[in-house]
Amino acid sequence: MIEAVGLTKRYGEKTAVHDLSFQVRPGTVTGFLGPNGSGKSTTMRMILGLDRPTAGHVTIGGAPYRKVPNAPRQVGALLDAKAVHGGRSARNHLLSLAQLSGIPARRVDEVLGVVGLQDVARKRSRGFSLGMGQRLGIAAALLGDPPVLLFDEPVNGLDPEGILWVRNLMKTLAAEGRTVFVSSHLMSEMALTADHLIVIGRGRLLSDMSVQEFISHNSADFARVRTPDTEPAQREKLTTVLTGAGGQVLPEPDGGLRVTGLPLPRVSDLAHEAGLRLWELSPHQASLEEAYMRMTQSAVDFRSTEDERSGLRPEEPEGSLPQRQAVPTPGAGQPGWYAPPPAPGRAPYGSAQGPGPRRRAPRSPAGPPAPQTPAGDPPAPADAPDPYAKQAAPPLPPGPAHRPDSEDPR
Ligand SMILES: Nc1ncnc2c1ncn2[C@@H]1O[C@H](COP(=O)(O)OP(=O)(O)OP(=O)(O)O)[C@@H](O)[C@H]1O
Repeated sequence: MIEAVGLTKRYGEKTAVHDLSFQVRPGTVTGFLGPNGSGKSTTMRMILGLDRPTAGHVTIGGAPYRKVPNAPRQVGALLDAKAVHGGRSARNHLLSLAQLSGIPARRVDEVLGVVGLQDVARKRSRGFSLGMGQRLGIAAALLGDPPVLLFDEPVNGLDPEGILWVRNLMKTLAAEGRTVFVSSHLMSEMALTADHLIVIGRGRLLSDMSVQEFISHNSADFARVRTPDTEPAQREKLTTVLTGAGGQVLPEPDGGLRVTGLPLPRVSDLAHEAGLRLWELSPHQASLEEAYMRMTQSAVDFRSTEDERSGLRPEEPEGSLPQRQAVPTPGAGQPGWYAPPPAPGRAPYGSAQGPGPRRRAPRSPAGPPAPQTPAGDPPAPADAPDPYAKQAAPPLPPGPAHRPDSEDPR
């Protein structure tokens, strides 16, 4: 198990990670979600002893990484797939890592097969595509057959087949009882891969719960209702009626209205009583992606500036508010009908203001994949190279054979 307690990292004025406490348990895939710059890599680096916390601590199996006995066999990590000597072949890269940790050469060939790089094993990694580099990084993480695995954005650069393969690999590793901690900025990907989610924004913990809980907490129901397009006054009247009855109303781009806080039959009755005709009244559920964006929107470091040039922005529907306004969430967290995450960039009627674009502090390159000596810190005590105990490779799903023809001309 990985346990962080009050974990904090400051770089000068910048607080990259703020008072983070969480546990990552064995036997499950734990997704580590957050927008760009939210502190995921910094947290992973601290877990791996590559960065020293300013405050708090983090342990793996009860000990800080640098005190974990035989760490390369206990903890595998993919932090930066590009942290590879480009002049070395994939096989030689893995062989050198294996030799440092007393892992036999045959394990190198096993993991090359697992990640589907066996056909390009003797090619120099300099010519590898992003996806091939990710596979090589994953092979390095698996090398010591460790019970604890960390992957920082492992699906970056992978094609759909590769993404599916990584997803299944993570699940298989967790099903074998391993602790699997995988970062991503994609909610949609984590919803399919992870059992548990830890969400951070600006270095702070925003959510720590199972995927099931996250779905039931955040996928609120709402109704879509539409009056005849030919009669805009009806839309305005319906908005007034629904708001007056305690509903929250958001304009939709197609001229419809998104209604929360009122059950479907009540919306129908209110429209009928007001003498309004409806062209549509339908039940919906907000997507997880929307919920995640709403949760993290005030913690996003990088946001596009608006481009006001005519023709580059779609017309706002009549009656809607300008984009990028604050999105309060009335009733959020209550059971039943409550405000769902508004469509990104939209706000309920009556709300105002919003965060502007923000700048990011310069960052240093991420660290190399474990097993490696922590960068910038005193080296960890050398692990005694003990005999490689396992005779058989772990029963991992086979990686799809890689097609070298379009990837590496050598
Ligand atoms: N060595 C450093 N010096 C100064 N600031 C840093 C350093 N490393 C990270 N930061 C800052 O800390 C914040 C968190 O960065 P981090 O790389 O951990 O985020 P992240 O969630 O992994 O982002 P991404 O998804 O873009 O990789 C950022 O604002 C970043 O600029």
